[in-house]
Amino acid sequence: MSLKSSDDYNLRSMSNLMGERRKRAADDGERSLIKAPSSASLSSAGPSAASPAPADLERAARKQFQQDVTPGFVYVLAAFSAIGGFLFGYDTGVVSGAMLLLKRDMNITALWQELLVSGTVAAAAVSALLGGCLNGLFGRRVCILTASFAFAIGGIVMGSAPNKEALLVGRLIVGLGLGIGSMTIPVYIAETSPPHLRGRLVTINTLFITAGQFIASLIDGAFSYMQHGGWRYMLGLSVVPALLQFLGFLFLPESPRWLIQKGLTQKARRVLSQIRGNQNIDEEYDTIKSSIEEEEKDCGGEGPVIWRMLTYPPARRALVVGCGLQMFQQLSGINTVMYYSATILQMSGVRDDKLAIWLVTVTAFTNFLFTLLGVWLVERVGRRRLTLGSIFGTVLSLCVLSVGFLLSAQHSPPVTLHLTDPTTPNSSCTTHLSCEPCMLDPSCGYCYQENSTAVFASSCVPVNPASTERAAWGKCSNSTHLPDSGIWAYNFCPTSYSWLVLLGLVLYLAFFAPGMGPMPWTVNSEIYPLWARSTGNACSAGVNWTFNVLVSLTFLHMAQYLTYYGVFFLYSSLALSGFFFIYGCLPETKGRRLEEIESLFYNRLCSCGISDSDEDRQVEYIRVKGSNYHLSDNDASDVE
Ligand SMILES: O[C@H]1[C@H](O)[C@@H](O)[C@H](O)[C@@H](O)[C@H]1O
Repeated sequence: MSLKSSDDYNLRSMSNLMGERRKRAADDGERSLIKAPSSASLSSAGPSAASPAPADLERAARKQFQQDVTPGFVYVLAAFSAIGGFLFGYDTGVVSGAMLLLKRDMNITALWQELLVSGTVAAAAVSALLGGCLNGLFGRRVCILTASFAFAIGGIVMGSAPNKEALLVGRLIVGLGLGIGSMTIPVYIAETSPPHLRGRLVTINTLFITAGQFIASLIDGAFSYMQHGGWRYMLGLSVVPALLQFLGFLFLPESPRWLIQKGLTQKARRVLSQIRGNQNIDEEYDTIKSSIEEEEKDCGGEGPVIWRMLTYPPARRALVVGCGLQMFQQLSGINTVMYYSATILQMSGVRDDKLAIWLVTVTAFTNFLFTLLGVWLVERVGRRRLTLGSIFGTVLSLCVLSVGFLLSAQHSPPVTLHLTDPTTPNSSCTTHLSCEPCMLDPSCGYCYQENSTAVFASSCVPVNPASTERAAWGKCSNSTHLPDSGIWAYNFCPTSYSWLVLLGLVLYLAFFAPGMGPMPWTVNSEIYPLWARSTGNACSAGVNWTFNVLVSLTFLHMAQYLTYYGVFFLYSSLALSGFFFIYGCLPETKGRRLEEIESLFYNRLCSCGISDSDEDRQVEYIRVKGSNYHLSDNDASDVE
């Protein structure tokens, strides 16, 4: 039997929690057979190493335990909650396609476009922070109901908006839902799941985020052919999942941990037995209750929760880790890749706009697919290793992207025709000598012709103010492509290194999506003690949204100053600092009860890397009808 497989064991406890456990076991009159597994027992324990009776008992115990702890209701709760993740992904993903149509229908300015896109994310940042108080006061269920209500109302307002102002109101309402939902849902799932499934179920929420982004890209593709009003369907369709979640949550229960914290103990017991099926809930109930009582004694006295968190070292350390993870997730540039993948794909040789829109679907699907890999891996390799491996690969693939852009820039085709138009004599476009600086200047585009080997008759000309799809004048100013008209490259340059950029993009998603995508949400739902959980998640979700808006809004401006390869190199360096941060500071939380996790932050911050082999110091046990039975050793002689 190997310790590596999550199916082989169920509950684990760190050695520094053993005293408490043994005491509780003794108090309960349980037979406790807990001990730290020696390396010998780890390697040799197996059906042949154990005597038949304990081996049988082990198998039966495991089976019994797993049947007991995973009633279907837990999955129902997780699925209804994760609809919120879907809405998160859908509402952030759909807007880029909707904007293309809105520009045509409402003729909105660049400022309004930015307001409509970033207004939602900024509102989400604010409401995520407020969501902490709401969660503490009204509970997780009310917050999820509020979020889905906001999504539904926002969807209706957007779908029927008569003008851009109404549209902005709708986007802001959706933003409110996004902030509250994104911080509450992982907490709710974590608090209702059994420890051995918690990571997987919270990660499913991120899977739903990426599914939402994927479906949004499909809807964008499908409605992009509609001449008028396609954006109404794109933005309004989110009403359907929002209503589904709202109706579902009218019947779903509150988190038992929140109920116990509020003193609603009878109700908490009822909910706990409902979500644990036929399992005996006494031990779990007692553990939650006593840890809440202990927490209330230890947690740094009076004052607002955020102040108590900052002055109580374990909670402060958890907050630094949680916010740091969310910050590095965004600084690794995921949303630049998600929002600008059409441009990146165009650089890799896809000229047709419609095709580029459809290929965004491929990017979103890759993100989804590799997040699925994360769901599979999280309970197998643990949060820490998954995140470390993921961010390391992210650093490397960002380097590949950067080198791809660098080579493309170095071999950027020159401007051979220096044309000036009398109507725009002072245009900066005339000063650019090759495609690269021309492409980086938002007011210009590169117009060229090509044969099978080279680019010729190329010029840098101003973009048409009404549409970036054509030039203001000259060969590329016609939307209909005549045989001798030029090829219009706005935001990209023809290059023969496109394959390297494409390789970088695929590698990036393959590494980012299983770990850095979901783990910041998963870890944040686990690391705070109950009294600090709402506030901790509110802060970290606020950090996520704030950096989301910062990174995505600055991308084009930064590309202008640093060039594309410079920006991706910057993201890669930021991700590398994230790697060191995670290596030093992120402890493994896999398989532990939420109540045990606080003890991982008792040591000074960033001491995790020193004791990386955390797994070796763990003990494992399962509860068998009133007994704690150690899976790999039935010898009680080591118990002090
Ligand atoms: O975890 C998610 C996920 O990775 C998404 O793809 C991304 O758009 C979000 O910003 C992030 O928080």
